[in-house]
Amino acid sequence: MGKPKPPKPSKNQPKEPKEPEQEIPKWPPLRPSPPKAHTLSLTPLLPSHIYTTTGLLPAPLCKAYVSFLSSLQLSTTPVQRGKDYAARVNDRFQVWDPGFARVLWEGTALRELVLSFLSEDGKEEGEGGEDGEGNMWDGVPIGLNPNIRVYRYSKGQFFAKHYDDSNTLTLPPSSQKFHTTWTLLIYLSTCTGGETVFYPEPTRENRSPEPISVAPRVGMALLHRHGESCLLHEGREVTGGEKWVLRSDLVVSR
Ligand SMILES: O=C(O)CCC(=O)C(=O)O
Ligand SMILES: [Fe+2]
Repeated sequence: MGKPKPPKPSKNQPKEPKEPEQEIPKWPPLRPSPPKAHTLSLTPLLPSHIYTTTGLLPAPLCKAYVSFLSSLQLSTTPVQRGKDYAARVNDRFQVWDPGFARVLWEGTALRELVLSFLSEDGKEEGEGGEDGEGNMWDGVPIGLNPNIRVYRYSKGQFFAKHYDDSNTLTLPPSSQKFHTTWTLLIYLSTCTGGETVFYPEPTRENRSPEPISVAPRVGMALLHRHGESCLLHEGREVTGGEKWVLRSDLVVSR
């Protein structure tokens, strides 16, 4: 299946002790309303691997969210190094919230942008088989992972190089198994430093590909493929301001 990969330095699925179930926050409404899909686009930075959308969320909405999220109890991740850990230094909050995952999927342009972009090579929507086989989302996109994560990086904080795993999940009451195939990052602030940087693997045609760097911009979304095809990536150290990120994943059925 996949091409051989160099040894992975770490994964970002640390086997953390199970935290007590987090109370669902009263997320502020999406106001002002996020722009409609026809005014936006998914821009390929590396086709089939990395896409960004500028202005998925309006800046005042992001500001309201940052202010709200600042009131939540965030926990600082310790520096951990080892086989199963990515050194990850940020303040984070994590909650299982299917309702908010739906709000982000349906209340923004994400759903439409993703569904209208089933293949990077310009194939028509729906191509790639009913079961989504062969399309770049690796299945039929059905929504976002209810496992919502919030990151705050202050000056000096970072997320060391790692790969993101694909996960299998069920969405009760159905017992059907779904899969996460792409990571979603929504930047809620603009900061200095803090770039999300990807390291494409060398190919025969390009033996030393340039890293691809994405500077956080308020309201911008980034989607990158994870699991088997995940590129090595990191969140560089923040050197000024705060970097706020909403993290989820694209969920597909197969
Ligand atoms: O914050 C970033 O720029 C990267 C975050 C990340 O890699 C992750 O959540 O797995
Ligand atoms: Fe990651």
